[in-house]
Order: sequence, then structure tokens, then C-alpha cells
Amino acid sequence: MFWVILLISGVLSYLLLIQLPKRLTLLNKLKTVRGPPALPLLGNALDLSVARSEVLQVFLRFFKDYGPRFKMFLGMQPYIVFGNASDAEKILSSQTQIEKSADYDFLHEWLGLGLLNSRGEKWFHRRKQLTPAFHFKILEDFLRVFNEQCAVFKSALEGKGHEKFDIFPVITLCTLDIICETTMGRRVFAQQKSDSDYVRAIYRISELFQYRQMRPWLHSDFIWRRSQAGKENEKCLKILHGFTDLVIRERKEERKALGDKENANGKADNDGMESKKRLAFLDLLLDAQNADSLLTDKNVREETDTFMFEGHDTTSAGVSWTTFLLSLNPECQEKVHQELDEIFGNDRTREVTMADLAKMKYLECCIKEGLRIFPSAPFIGRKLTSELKLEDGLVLPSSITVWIFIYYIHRDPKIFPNPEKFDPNRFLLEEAQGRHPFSYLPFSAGPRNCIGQKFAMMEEKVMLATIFRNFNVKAAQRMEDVNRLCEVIMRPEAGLWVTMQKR
Ligand code: HEM
Repeated sequence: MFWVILLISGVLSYLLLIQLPKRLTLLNKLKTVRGPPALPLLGNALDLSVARSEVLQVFLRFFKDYGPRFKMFLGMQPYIVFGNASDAEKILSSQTQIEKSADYDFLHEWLGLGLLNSRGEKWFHRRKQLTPAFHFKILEDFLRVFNEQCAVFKSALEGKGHEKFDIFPVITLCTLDIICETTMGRRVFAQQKSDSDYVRAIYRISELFQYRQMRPWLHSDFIWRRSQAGKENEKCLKILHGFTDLVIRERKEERKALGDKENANGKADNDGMESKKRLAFLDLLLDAQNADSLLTDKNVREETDTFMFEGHDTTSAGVSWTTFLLSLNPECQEKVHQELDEIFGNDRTREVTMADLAKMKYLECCIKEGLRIFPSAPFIGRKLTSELKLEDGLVLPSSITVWIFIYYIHRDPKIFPNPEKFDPNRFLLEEAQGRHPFSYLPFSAGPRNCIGQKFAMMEEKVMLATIFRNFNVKAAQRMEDVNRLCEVIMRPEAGLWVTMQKR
């Protein structure tokens, strides 16, 4: 009994004498930041315990009531939410405020400390190692994969006939095929076999991540691992890691066999079939591993999984929303048709070249406008590693979490008048000139911006060109009827429904 009393009084003294003063100091530093009233212990969790499709409305209400920078609490944790370009600039352009917020921790089980999650020296070194993987020459090589997978995509669209259908899953399967082949050098035939274990696991794990993030009681690893969803997550992880491990092992063996063969035949065999084998991101990682003994197999898996995660859901959302926006705006769609006809004439089968991509200027404006209205990553989070002084003099204390709400920044009517209107002309060179550089952030900005943005733009162009060279697309629902889920990835709640007619 004595020990129990001693333990309880120890805990209470720690809370009262150490934690409470710390917390009061922190709250005092944030007292000038406005925000919705928060309950003790729960914070604003109840405000956010609404249907998934209503979460965005809650945030928009907070912005309306408290301005483009507000404070809220999830449990006891304070969050500062930025919805304006100048605050975003302060944090994103910093070379030191590059640590991700705790929200990303739930991705660790799957992605480990790959480029998206890593911090400090590890991130810096890895970013330097991976940047050459997005060199123009390598992207040019990937164009062949985009073209081949888009041929399958085109057949899938043709198979829809004149019936209305949800464009989102069809596009996602294509982006999944593309990312698997470019990242791992492996075809998974997602478009042909959407029920494969791997494809299902990758779909499901993203949903489970979201599910956990929105439920504070599942944040503890102890409870999560024992919950139904946590157990399902574990099964998905086994499938995903098992697959990546297998691919890495096999790729290493193939490379070794190829190396042995080359050694035996001398370099004269360089024109042989094997040496023409397509390179994938994985090969570049394995090359890096040869030169850097600190890059373990686990590290290679982390990066491979990170590319798989970051590189397909983001682009599929981008292509889907832009297709839908064009289906609602026939005059813009007509301009896209004209541009593509000028490039390809009546030829509906010729593969897209790098030169063609450079000519798709109006389509590029449409993609940018699509990503403005529906940024694939609608918000991103940082943990401050030191104090951050904002333009108006407010100093945010170290260790606090900041969310940069890209979705809201993209709707500043002073920068983008009539922000809900789809107007690709906003991105014509002359229109965009002079705009605040942090007012448009689909790929984030600064040192931790998206490493895959050129890849993404190319892929989006090839996919959208495949759609609009071949089809007239009509919306089968109104924008007002599409519920927006502002989650890790910006998605519609119940799909994006269209009909397609062959041109
Ligand atoms: C339309 C498509 C895409 C969008 C909108 C997008 C957006 C973003 C954003 C906003 C970030 C910053 C995340 C943060 O700060 O938490 C990011 C980071 C990242 N993206 Fe993308 N992304 C896209 C496509 C891709 C592709 C195709 C790849 C890879 C093939 C990729 C790989 C990454 C990686 C590895 C990071 C982490 C970079 C770092 O922290 O150094 N992304 N992306």
C-alpha cells in the first residue's frame, strides 16, 4: 500500500510541478492566437468527431470564424493551422524546420523512415542520394511505361461503353501499375487483376491509416495493435513488406546473374537483351547501395515503399479530379481536344513523346488548376524544432505542431478570384506572374518539396492525353453533389461519375 501511495504521489507531483507549469507557459505563448473553444483533455476532438465528409466543413468554419491562422487542440496537443501564403512561406522556406509532425508516425510501420518521414542528417543524405533518380534522362525512359500502361487504360475505358461509371478506381489502378513498374521494375497487372492480394493491401492500408488518424483513442500503439483495424493493418503490412522484400531479393539476384554474365562475356555483350533491361527506381537504390555500405536492405525497402505510397494515390487523385473538372467545363475540354488534335492529328494510337509533352501547354494549365482546386495532399504537418517568428511578429514556441492547410491557401480570393471556378487560364504565364510564390503549393515548397513532381506532371499529361484524345467526357453528377474528403489524399466520398463517348 505504501508503495502505491508513493507512486501516485510521485506521478501527481510530476504532473503538478513539472508538466503543469510547462503547459501553462506554452499556452501563454499561444494566447494571442485565436481558435475554437477547447474542452479539457479532449480539446476540439468532439468538433471533429463528425462524418468524414463533414470534417472539411469544420475546418472551413474555423477559418471563417478565426481567420487564416488559428489554434486548436486534439486531446491536449495544441495545433496551429496556417491558411495563408505568408505563414506557409515562413515555415516551408526554412532550411531547419523540416521535421514532420507526429501525424506521420502512423506511416512508420509501413514506410519506416523513408524520405517522406525521415529527419535531420538521414533525410538530407537520402534526398541527395535519390535526387538523381528524377533526372530528365531517367524520366524519359519511364515514358515507355506510361505509354504501355495507358494502352491498357484506354482499353479499360473503352470497355465502359456508354454507361456512367466512377472514374476514380479505373484511374487508380493505372497509376498503381505505373508506380509498380517504375519503382520496382515489376508488373502487378493491377488493371487486369484488381483483386490481387498486393493491390488490395495497398488500397486497404491507406484507408486504415486514415481511420486511425481520425480516432485519437487508436493513436496508442498498444490499443491499435489489439483493435480489429490494427490487426487488419498488420496483415496488410505482411503482404506489402513480403512483396517488396521478394522483389528486392529477386532483383538483386537478377543483377548479380547479369553482372556475372557480363564479366564472363566481357563488355562486348553490352548490346544484349539483358543489359537493355529497363531500369527502375529500385535499380538506382541498389546502385547507391553498392557505393554506400550504410544503405541496408531495410533502407532500400523503406524508400521503395515510400515511392509506392507517395507516387500513386497522389497522381490518381490529380488525374481523376482534373478529368471530372473538364467533364463539367465543356469549353475547357474543347480547348484540350483542339490542343491534342494539333499534336496528334487523327492518330489515336501513336505513343506520346517528350516533345509532345512539351507542347501540351493548355493541358498543363488544366492540371495545375485541378491541383489548385483539389490539391492531392490537402494539408501537411510540421513539428517546430525551434521557435518560429512569423511576419507579424508572433513567435511560435519550439515543439509545437503546425498544419499547412494547402486546400484553404489555394482559395484565397485575393489571389484566385472566384476560387471555386475552374479556370485554367489562371496558370497562363502572364496571369501567374507576380503571384505570391507560396500561394500555390500542390507539391509543397522549399527543401522538403515533392521530389516526384516532374514524374507526376508527365504521368498526368500522358493519362489525360489518353482520355481526351479518345473520348468526350460528360459529368454524370453535379459538383455540388460530390462530398469532399479532406484526408491524407483529397478524395470524393462516393466517386466521380462520368460517361464517355468515343471521339
Ligand atoms: C500529383 C502528384 C503529387 C502530388 C500532388 C504530390 C505532393 C507532395 C507533397 C505536398 C509533398 C510534401 C509532403 C509533406 O511535406 O509532408 C510531397 C512529398 C514527397 N513526394 Fe510527392 N506528390 C505527387 C507525386 C509524387 C510522385 C509521383 C512521387 C514519386 C514517384 C512522389 C514522391 C514524394 C516523396 C518521396 C516525398 C517526400 C520528399 C521529402 O520529404 O524529401 N510524389 N509530395
